[in-house]
Amino acid sequence: MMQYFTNISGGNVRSLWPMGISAVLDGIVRVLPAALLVDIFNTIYMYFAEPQLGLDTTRLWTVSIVLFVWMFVSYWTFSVQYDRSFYVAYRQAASGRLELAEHIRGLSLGFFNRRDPADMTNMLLSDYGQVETTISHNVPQLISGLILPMLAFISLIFLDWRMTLAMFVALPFGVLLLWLTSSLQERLCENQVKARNEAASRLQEYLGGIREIKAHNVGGERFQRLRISFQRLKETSIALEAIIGPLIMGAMLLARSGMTIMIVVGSYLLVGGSLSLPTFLLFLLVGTRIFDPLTTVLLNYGEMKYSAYSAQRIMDVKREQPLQGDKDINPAGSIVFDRVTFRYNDHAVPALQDVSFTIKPNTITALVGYSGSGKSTVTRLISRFWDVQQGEIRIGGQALSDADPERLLEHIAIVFQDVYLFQDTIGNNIRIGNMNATQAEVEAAAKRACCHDFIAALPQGYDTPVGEGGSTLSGGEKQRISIARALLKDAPIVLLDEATASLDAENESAVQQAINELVAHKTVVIIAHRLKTIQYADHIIVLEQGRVIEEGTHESLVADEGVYCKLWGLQQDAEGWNVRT
Ligand SMILES: Nc1ncnc2c1ncn2[C@@H]1O[C@H](COP(=O)(O)OP(=O)(O)OP(=O)(O)O)[C@@H](O)[C@H]1O
Repeated sequence: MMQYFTNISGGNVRSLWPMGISAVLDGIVRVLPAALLVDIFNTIYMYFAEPQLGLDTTRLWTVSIVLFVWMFVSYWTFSVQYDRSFYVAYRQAASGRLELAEHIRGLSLGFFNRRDPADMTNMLLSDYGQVETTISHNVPQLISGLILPMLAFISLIFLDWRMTLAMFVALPFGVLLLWLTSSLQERLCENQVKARNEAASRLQEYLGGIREIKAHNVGGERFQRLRISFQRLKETSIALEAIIGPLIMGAMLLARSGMTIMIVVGSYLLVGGSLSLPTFLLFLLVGTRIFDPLTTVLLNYGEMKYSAYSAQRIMDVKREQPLQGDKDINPAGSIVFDRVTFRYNDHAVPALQDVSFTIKPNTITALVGYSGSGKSTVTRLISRFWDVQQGEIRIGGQALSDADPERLLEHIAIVFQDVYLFQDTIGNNIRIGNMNATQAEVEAAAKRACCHDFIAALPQGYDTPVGEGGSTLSGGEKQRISIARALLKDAPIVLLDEATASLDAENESAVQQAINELVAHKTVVIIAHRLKTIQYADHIIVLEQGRVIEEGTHESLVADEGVYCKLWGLQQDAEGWNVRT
């Protein structure tokens, strides 16, 4: 139970306290009229039983006034409880989502390798929505539904232990039924959530890949995958309802049968003369007051079980350790790979194996090699998107494993080959390089990146909105915008996945010119796909299957007549040859 509250409160159980207290208070206030009504009944009953004593009107008036005041008190306790519940629920849903998104940002990219993006979206939207409903509705009902029977049991047992036992005798069997089947229920919830995520992933894949689906005419096959995932979602949802529903109904019937048992026992004792009518009546009234919230708790049980699984999923992500480290690096120093071995997650084959090299400050170093040789991995490790398993990477003498990941990235500008533009204006997409940049600075960066002219020619200029991922721009235009971003950032280290190979001649020369602007007086690591663009690099590192096989300048490597020389020859022979293919 404690684990449940820990999970749904996002690890902050104390935040539930005000809501819990107000729920208990509200519950107690709600049960009070039962006792007062019994008192009124008792007063009238006494008048008929012993008319010579007369009707105790003072008592009737007092109780009526208390009942009148009670109306206001109950309104107040209910509104406090309502307020508290929704406050905690919305705080949890809004700031909890943001906290989780912020936490995720601090995780290594290895985490994203293991998780499906649709699963994460579901978690941030559906799972939090589920937890929000639980906190605002189910938890207050759960608290009053559990506390009230306990309080009632403790106070009624002194009044008449036989009636109290009769009232509660069946309740443990209802609880036992739910407890014994709890692992089955958890499995059903888990299956349903997995099927829901799978369906969301397939849908995302279908919509995201609609261009490829049309181009390759594979709609039928992809649609079949989508259909199967929705079929599975339907099956798991039906199984969930079909099994949990009867279990809850069974538990509810068992719990409520306590009322029937109590009435039978009460009638027997009443006839036998060992129970007074007012006491019997009190038990009847309190019984209905207690079993109603308890029934609501049981009705909500399935939903709570489901939200427990949602909360568990959120907590699992929260428990993922972000990258540690608080040291700053000296970006003016060398970048050193010292016997680095790295594998992605649990891959058997390392992406980099015993790799050592030094990149001197303010030089251009090119990484060359066939596709899959580990070039991009080197740049990802310099950015500390992952931590290495063996060896060490140092920048300016500081090991990256102790470096503050956020401060490290302040010193690095990265231009990816597959540029991602946000669904925002072109100006704001460039401004990502420096959120404080003025419009003049944005335009200056765009001019240096050779993209000002095409942006200015657009009807809304820098305020032109870009489709998600940059879908409304050409590959070369996106490349230049991302170079403008990097120029605006003006970081001392530049990591560049050079992508001129896929561009037409005009775009290629514009992008090349932009790159030349970007790399001046910086420590640059460039992933070279066309060797002619890096022949003047200060240092060239040739990778093959995750190992460094050659190093040197263009001239020395050509003279060595090794792999680089072979690649150079091939590219010379066939202009347009792409090393990656
Ligand atoms: N996110 C990832 N998860 C698992 N394996 C990966 C991941 N990224 C790359 N790899 C694997 O690591 C190896 C090196 O990949 P890397 O992307 O560094 O090569 P590359 O030389 O940059 O290739 P390319 O020129 O095609 O971009 C490859 O075998 C690749 O399949």
